[in-house]
Amino acid sequence: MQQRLERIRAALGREGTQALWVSSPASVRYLSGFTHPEDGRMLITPTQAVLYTDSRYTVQAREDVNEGVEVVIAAPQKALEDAAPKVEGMKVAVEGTHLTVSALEKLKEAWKVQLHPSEGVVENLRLIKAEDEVEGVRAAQDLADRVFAAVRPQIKAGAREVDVAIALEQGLRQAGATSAFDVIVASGVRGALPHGTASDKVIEDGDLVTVDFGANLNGYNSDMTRTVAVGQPSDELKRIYNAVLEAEEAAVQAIKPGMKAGDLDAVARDILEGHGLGEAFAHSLGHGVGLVVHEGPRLSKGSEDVLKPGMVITIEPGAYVEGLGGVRIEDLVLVTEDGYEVLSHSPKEQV
Ligand SMILES: CSCC[C@H](N)C(=O)N1CCC[C@H]1C(=O)O
Repeated sequence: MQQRLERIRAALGREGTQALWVSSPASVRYLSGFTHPEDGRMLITPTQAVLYTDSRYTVQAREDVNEGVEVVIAAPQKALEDAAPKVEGMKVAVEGTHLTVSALEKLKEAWKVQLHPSEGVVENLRLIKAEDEVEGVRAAQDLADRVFAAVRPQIKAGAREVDVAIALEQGLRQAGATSAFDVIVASGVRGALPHGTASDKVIEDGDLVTVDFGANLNGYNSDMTRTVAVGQPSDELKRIYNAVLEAEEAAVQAIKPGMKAGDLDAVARDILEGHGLGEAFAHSLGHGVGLVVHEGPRLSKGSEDVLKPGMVITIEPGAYVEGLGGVRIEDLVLVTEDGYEVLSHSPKEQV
């Protein structure tokens, strides 16, 4: 953990700043260990790492924080006042993509120092997971696989999409996790909605059902999609399913450290284009997963992000056809020194 702080300080030095005000919850958690980071802020200077939170967390914060992090219990305005002398005369980096305009105004008012909107100082460090982080994601995905196996028989004609979502959420809660995001259950024509969160639509015979969900366990997330066939889908839906499966498997097998994420996106996109489904693949191939469900690297068309060992990514091509339906198949994958390891183990449908 000390190493994380040292690496942040080195990154600040490279951009010519001396301190960092951390306001994004995932980064507060990453740097401090505090388990309620939405109610925390951090100040990192050359000699101090301070977690500011309020009196609701006096006990929790002290229990949670990593060695080398000091806890200061103070309401938000008092926290800024406490930090003011610590940053005097410094150029202070703030998280440009997370700090609200009003929070920035309050910092300016309280500190009278030069503020530098910085992008990705902590996120860049979070791209490559330490071993305990990989184990955190692996545990979340293992749990999600077990819950999916238990709920799979309930994905049948006559059930409502929302019943499937509730069963998944309940399974996650009973196993000690929470849902990483609103469960997507999109059946029949609703399959054309990439973010089709479960509705009260009844699943019908012949539907393909896209189920996309994740577990959040001890702060770390998983993310996986399976498309399930109920009864006998039409030949066109089967064709689309097999095209997406081919694209997904080819992209997973192509994962290599050192490659550009944009080139991996192209592997899946070229296959779907070859099947006349280029337009139907309406989003990017995937994203990184960790303390946040959507984090770097970006696996999108033309992405220059380079895959490195320790990155945890999704591979999730899809095809969406308005009025007909859709398919998405998604695996969670760890990039390793010599290739990859698939972390999601739920079986894929053969249609
Ligand atoms: C955080 S909700 C969506 C989770 C899902 N697995 C996902 O990341 N996507 C579904 C459509 C494409 C992709 C996205 O970019 O949102």
